[in-house]
Amino acid sequence: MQASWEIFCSVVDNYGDAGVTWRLARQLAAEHGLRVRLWIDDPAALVRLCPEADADASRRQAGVEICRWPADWQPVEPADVVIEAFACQLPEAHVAAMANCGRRVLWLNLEYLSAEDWVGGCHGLPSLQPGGLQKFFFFPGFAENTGGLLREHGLLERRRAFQADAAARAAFLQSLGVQARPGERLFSLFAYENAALPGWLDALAQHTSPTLLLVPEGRILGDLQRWLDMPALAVGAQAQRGALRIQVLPFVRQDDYDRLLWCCDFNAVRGEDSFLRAQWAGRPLLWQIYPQAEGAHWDKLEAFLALYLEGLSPSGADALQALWRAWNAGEEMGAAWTALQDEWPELCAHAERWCARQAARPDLAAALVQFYTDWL
Ligand SMILES: Cc1cn([C@H]2C[C@H](O)[C@@H](COP(=O)(O)OP(=O)(O)O[C@H]3O[C@@H](C)[C@H](O)[C@@H](O)[C@H]3O)O2)c(=O)[nH]c1=O
Repeated sequence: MQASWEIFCSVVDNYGDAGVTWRLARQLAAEHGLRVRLWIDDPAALVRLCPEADADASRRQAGVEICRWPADWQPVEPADVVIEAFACQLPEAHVAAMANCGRRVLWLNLEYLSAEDWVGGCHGLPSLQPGGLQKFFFFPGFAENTGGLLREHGLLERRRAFQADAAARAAFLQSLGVQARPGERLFSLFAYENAALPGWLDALAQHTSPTLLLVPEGRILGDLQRWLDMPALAVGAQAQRGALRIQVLPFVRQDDYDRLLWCCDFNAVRGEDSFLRAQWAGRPLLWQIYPQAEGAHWDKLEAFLALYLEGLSPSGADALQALWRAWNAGEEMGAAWTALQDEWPELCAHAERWCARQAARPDLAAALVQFYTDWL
């Protein structure tokens, strides 16, 4: 009988917690044939990513048993592997059940993704627990000594086939009500509120070639609306300013968001999961990191830049890091954006190279399964 796994997800805010755990749960079930249960305290977040996931009933979706994590915990038999995502606090009664169920239960704390150096040193370390339980830290990451990155089997092949198929791309865009005009560059924008947005939009509007910017509905719409000087923006809203055309899209299901990224020549993304998906899209990207207290996120941003810029020409690296820093500092983007245009072909080739390099490593789900096998 295959091992059973359960993942606990507490939704802090936004969609990243649900997005990462849902992706991992699906992959463990689909690719490793495991029995997987996902506990989530705010199923509404999951429903945005997978509209079929019922917010109230406990039901199976994509081979995963989805359960509301109730505030008033009722005892259940623990799985063989229990993952607490992002250091969420497991119910005390469940921890006791894990210690007393008469089997060895592996307890993993799956951490947030970071490119920082120290991550490799902490990946796989035990965290001593009373009652004989064995708990370990599991760190996703970009370096050899980390737990790797979430990447489904065959993802890059599917992505490349889609990108090579103009009819499939047009049909997908059409399903979202998007019709690109000849010669338009396609960009996507998924971001938190950002004071740097007007500067970037000005630069796009003044550019010599046309751009269609696709914006799934979300937190950036307020800034966009102010720049456009339009009343509240709803799904389907369109506007043109100079060379820039803008269209507001619905928030699409997670798999369709991948396709949107694959259609675009450039993707502005945020947080953790969309950031990674934009890397797998093999196209240049702009990352808005999740802001943390006391600017702790800047170390993470710089750590990623240090890795990602490796192998780029000095001018390409300068242009990209200037743009990312301005975007995250809420500063003027015009000069950095202009400088980036000269580096465009190199940045495109680099994005594919980076993607291939990262995809050569074992993925996170495979690394988790291997960790369990080694522990047994
Ligand atoms: C725009 C869009 C996104 N998505 C998905 C992609 C991702 O799975 C998810 C967004 O997650 P992220 O990109 O990680 O960004 P986020 O800002 O929503 O989540 C964040 O939450 C914080 C609590 C964490 O600390 C951050 O690290 C980060 O994960 O939404 C769709 O499914 N459809 C869409 O239309």
